[in-house]
Amino acid sequence: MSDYAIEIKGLAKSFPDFQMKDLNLQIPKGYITGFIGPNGAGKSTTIKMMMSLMHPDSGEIKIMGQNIQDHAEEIKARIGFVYAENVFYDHLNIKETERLIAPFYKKWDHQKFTDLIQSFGLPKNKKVKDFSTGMKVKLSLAVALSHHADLILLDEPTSGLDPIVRKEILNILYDIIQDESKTIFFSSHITTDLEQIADYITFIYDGSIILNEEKDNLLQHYRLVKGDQKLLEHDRLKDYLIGLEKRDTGSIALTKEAEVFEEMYGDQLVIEAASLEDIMYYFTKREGF
Ligand SMILES: Nc1ncnc2c1ncn2[C@@H]1O[C@H](COP(=O)(O)OP(=O)(O)OP(=O)(O)O)[C@@H](O)[C@H]1O
Repeated sequence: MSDYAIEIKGLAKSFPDFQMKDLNLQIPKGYITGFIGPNGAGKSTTIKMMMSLMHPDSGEIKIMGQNIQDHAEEIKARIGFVYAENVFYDHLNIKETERLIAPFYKKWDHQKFTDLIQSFGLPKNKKVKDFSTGMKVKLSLAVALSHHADLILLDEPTSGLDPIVRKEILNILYDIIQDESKTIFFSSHITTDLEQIADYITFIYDGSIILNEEKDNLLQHYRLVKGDQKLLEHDRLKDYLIGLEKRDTGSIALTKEAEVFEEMYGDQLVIEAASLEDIMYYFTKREGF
């Protein structure tokens, strides 16, 4: 059996103003992977293709070892899809929603759903249209967990949520992943959320995967170097810079080779930890993109 929850090979999809040419990606089972990238990078397009809601021009997507094109219904039953927009019927309350959706799932667990609704503090009699965005995300998560999804795919679930509800959602995700048979793939602009809970980070830009690594590795290896522009742009060092930014007070760049700068200039430069947001920002400023 494959150790990967998601395996993508040679995926291509073109729109008039966007091209994904040869996307390859492997997402390990049993972990939380954060999917980051600026607006229009291709996150939703990738997730929609994983859910078979959009067809690729070419390439292959395997979920839990099975090809999505050939086994769409079977695979979708194993995926819990969560996104901030409402996926349920507005005019129904939770009980009516359950009655409507449960028959679609072979493994529906009524007791689990009831327990989750209770523990997420969701109102039983309110219609979904009167739910806050946070409540809708919690309802989607309750549904995903009640049909025993192995893979939870979340497309921007925390956007538009206040910090308290975001924290609650992150705690729920963290609890889910304690069951090592589950995998979470989570797209977000809110890189601090991913810094808190992701084990791996996949970074997409302009339809291509730029990074796909353990989060701790990324945060350990990438550093910001700050200092005089002439020092940073030294011919021997230029290739080590990722996205140089010139400011009046000096220049800043990202690097994976901070020790080279340190050896050459010592304390003439300031070397600092980079956040996921810094990593994303400086990669998108890199020349050649
Ligand atoms: N159905 C479509 N028809 C035409 N262009 C599309 C369609 N869907 C997506 N696109 C284009 O593909 C590109 C990638 O869009 P996508 O929604 O995947 O980005 P994203 O990374 O999810 O961005 P955001 O963070 O803003 O949601 C964008 O340029 C978008 O305009």
